[in-house]
Amino acid sequence: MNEQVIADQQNSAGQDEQQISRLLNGLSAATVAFLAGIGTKAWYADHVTHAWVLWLFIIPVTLNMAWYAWKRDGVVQKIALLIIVSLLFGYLLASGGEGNTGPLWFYVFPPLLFYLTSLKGGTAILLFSYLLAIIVFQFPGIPLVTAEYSFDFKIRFFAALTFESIFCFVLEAGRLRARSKLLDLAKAHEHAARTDELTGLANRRDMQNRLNTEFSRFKRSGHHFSVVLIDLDLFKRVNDDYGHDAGDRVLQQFSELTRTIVRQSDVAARWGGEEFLLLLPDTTLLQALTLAERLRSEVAATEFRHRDELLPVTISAGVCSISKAGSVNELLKQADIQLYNAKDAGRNRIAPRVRSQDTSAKAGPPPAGA
Ligand SMILES: Nc1nc2c(ncn2[C@@H]2O[C@H](COP(=O)(O)OP(=O)(O)OP(=O)(O)O)[C@@H](O)[C@H]2O)c(=O)[nH]1
Repeated sequence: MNEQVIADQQNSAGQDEQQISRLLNGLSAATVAFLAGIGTKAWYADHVTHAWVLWLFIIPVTLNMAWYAWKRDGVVQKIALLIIVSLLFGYLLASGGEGNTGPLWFYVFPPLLFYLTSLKGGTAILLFSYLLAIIVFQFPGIPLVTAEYSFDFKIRFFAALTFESIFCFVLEAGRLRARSKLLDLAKAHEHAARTDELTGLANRRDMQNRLNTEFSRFKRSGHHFSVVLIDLDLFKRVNDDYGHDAGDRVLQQFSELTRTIVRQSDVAARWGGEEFLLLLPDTTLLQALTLAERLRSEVAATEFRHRDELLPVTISAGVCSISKAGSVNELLKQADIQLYNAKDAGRNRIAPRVRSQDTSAKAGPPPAGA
C-alpha cells in the first residue's frame, strides 16, 4: 500500500472519529438537559430519591464532556459515555423510573450501540443487556430491584426491543457495507486519476504535483532532488515494424524494469507517449547520472520480446538537478535540452556526460539504424 493511500485512510478514519465525537458531545448535552428536566419533574412529584439519582448522573456526563474538551480523546469519551448510559438504563430498569416507564429508555440503546461500537460488539452488549433485563423482570425481590412489571409489559418490551435491535443491526450492516464500497470506489477513482493505465506508473498530472511538492520541500529545507527525462529510441520504428501491440508491450516491460531499479522514495512516471520522467528526491546530479546510466545499460542488455520476436530497444535520457535550475519548469527544460543532446550524440546514452561517468561507465553503441 503506498503512502498516499495510507494517509487517505488515516484521514478518513480521523474524520469519522471527529464526527462521532461531535455527535457524542451533542448527545451528552441533551442527556444533561433531560436528566435535569426529568429530575426536576420527579422532585415535584415527590419522587425525591429518583430525582437525586437522575441529578447525580449529570456529574459523570458533564465530567466526561469536560475530559473530552481537555484531552480530545474520542475513545475514552465513547467508552465512558457507554458505561454511564448503561448504568443509567440499568437503574431505570431496576427502579422502574416514574410510573414504571423507565425501561422505555432502553429503546435508545440498540442504534446507539451499533453506531458507537462494531456490529459484533454491539450485539454482545445487547445480549448482555437482555440478560440483565430478564434477571430484573424475573427476580423483582433481589437487592437494588424495586420495580415490578406486568407479564404483558415484559412480553411487549422484549418483542419490541428484539424487532428494533434486528432492524438496527440490518441497517447498520447496510450502512457499513455501503460506506466500505464507497471508500473502495473513491480509492480506485483516486488511484486511476494518478496512474497511467498502460504502464501502471504515475501519470503526468501526478508527477507534476509531486514535482511541485518536492520543489517546495527544496525551498523550505534545502533538500536537493534530480530528474531524469527518458525517451525510448526510435520507438516509431518498433510500432511500424512490429505493430502497436508490440510498442505497448515494450512500454510495459520498460516500466517494469524501471520499477526494479529506482528506490521506493523515487517516483517514475509516464510523462507522455514514449517519454518517462524519474523524480529522485535527495539525489545529486552525479547520483542521478549513475542511476540513469544503470537503467540505460539494463535496458540495452534486456531482451524485449513480443510474440517471440526480439525488439530493438534502447533509451536516451537527459538528467538535471534542482541545483542547476531555479524552478520546476526550468528543471524540466534543462532535462529536455540534455535529452536532445543525448539523442543528437547518437542515442542510447545519457547527458550530460561528466568526467567520472566517462571512466566508470561507457555508453553502449548507438541503436541499429540510428
Ligand atoms: N505503441 C505505442 N506507441 C506510442 C504510444 N505513445 C506514443 N507512441 C509512439 O511513439 C512514437 C514516437 O515517435 P517519435 O516521436 O518520432 O520518436 P522516435 O521514433 O522514438 O525517435 P527518437 O525519439 O528520435 O529516438 C510514435 O510513433 C508514437 O505513435 C503508446 O502508448 N503506445
